[in-house]
Amino acid sequence: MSSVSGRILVVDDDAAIRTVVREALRRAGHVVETAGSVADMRRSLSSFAPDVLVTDVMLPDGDGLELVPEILNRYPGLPVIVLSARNTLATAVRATEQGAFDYLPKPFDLEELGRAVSGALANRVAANDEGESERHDLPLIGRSPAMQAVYRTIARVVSNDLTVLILGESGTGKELVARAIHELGQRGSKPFVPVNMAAIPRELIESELFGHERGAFTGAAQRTAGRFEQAAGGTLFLDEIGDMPLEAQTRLLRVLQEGEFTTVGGARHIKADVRVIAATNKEIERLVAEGGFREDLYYRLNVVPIRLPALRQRIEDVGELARHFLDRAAADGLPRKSLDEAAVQRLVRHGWPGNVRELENLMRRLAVLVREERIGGPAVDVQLGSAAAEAAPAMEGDGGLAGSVELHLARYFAGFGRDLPPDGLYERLLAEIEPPLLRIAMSAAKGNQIRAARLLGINRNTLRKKLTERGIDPTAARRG
Ligand SMILES: Nc1ncnc2c1ncn2[C@@H]1O[C@H](COP(=O)(O)OP(=O)(O)OP(=O)(O)O)[C@@H](O)[C@H]1O
Repeated sequence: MSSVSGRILVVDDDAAIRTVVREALRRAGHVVETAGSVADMRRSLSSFAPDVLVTDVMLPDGDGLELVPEILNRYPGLPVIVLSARNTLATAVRATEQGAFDYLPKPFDLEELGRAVSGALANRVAANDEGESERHDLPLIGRSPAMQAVYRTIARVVSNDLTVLILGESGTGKELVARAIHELGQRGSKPFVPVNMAAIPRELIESELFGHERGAFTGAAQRTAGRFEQAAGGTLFLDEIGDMPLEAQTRLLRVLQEGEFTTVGGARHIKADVRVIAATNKEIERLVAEGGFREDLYYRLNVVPIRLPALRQRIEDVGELARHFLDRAAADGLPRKSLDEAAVQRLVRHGWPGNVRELENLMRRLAVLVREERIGGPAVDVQLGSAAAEAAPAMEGDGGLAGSVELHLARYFAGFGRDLPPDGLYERLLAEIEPPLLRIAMSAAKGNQIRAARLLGINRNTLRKKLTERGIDPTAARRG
């Protein structure tokens, strides 16, 4: 981390925050002055002449974010770090649009602020004094810290053409994020062209992407433009990139390096004026290690990675998302419904293996199936019961065991709402898990302790000790 120190002005109406931030920044070697209002901020800007301004949005006599363009007009190049408790994608994007250097959602941690300040000092940028504020509808819902991190990255890539790689389980919103980046950027009025690598026969992928000339292969009756050409000026979204065949990967890499491509069977060079956003729900690093994905292409695509959290990792967003989907269902002509508190609690306890898509489908189903205007807990239980049965196969196979443990843990934590479960979790978990594990292993080995020990991967003496500790009768499995 850079050790540049500088003069920092901290503006917040909360005296406690001012003190804590001031002390932390002083400890890091900076000279700090604080202000509690817009009026004080203006005075300090001229008398103290800071190198970096850190300001809250909601100040007693104005909006810190609205002031950014005016401040940059007077103090071109001054990096402004905006703190906000209004944690939506709209705020993150507006902060960037107004020319803020960085945006930190509240509550922030001091180390993070320290890093932002060092970054601002190390990287003083030319003033960006044009802040247009007209914006499209911003479709991403969720205020959890995990989504805040996503919004901050989105805000940083909308004004450039960097290649973005979106990672996340199925149904976490990868395509929605790709669309948001496209729509918010300069290419927003041009086409957004999604291509799903898993949905196209392997042998047709190259002609699908780059187009083909008449007669390039059997059945190519005329020249056809590929997706790169269709997306000209706009964004090409390469979904399920992990399923792209190696030959097509080689061709894609060349296009990304050279900025132009040739059609299949053609000699003409066509300029590739597109922003590329790729996505995958696979462990792409593992694919690279196993030789299924070119490493050089991976680095080329992974310029800015965005990792989308699974819904169980941002369970606090479930209520807001559920209401959003009910509103959407109503806007689509389905009956208008609301959720009672018990229903929300049930949703929070579910593990959501199908992520946001599963929640969206469930809400549409509830909107249609529940007769009352207000959806209660039992109705959610009934529908989740059948949803859980549908989702079960996804938990099997590779990683299924770890997946279901994570799911149960997520549910357990969610049951405590905003609080944490009591301390000593590790021991309690072992006490919960060990007895059934020992019983199942013993029963699978038909009471043979050597076999059961091997199945568990522990030695026989350890097994015997554990059976005694947990009060399990080693002969029960033989009898049962
Ligand atoms: N944060 C969000 N706010 C609102 N809606 C969302 C959000 N995330 C996802 N959705 C909705 O959930 C559904 C699934 O999202 P999307 O298709 O973008 O997921 P995906 O990760 O691309 O899935 P897959 O990997 O299966 O292609 C869509 O209808 C999308 O609108």
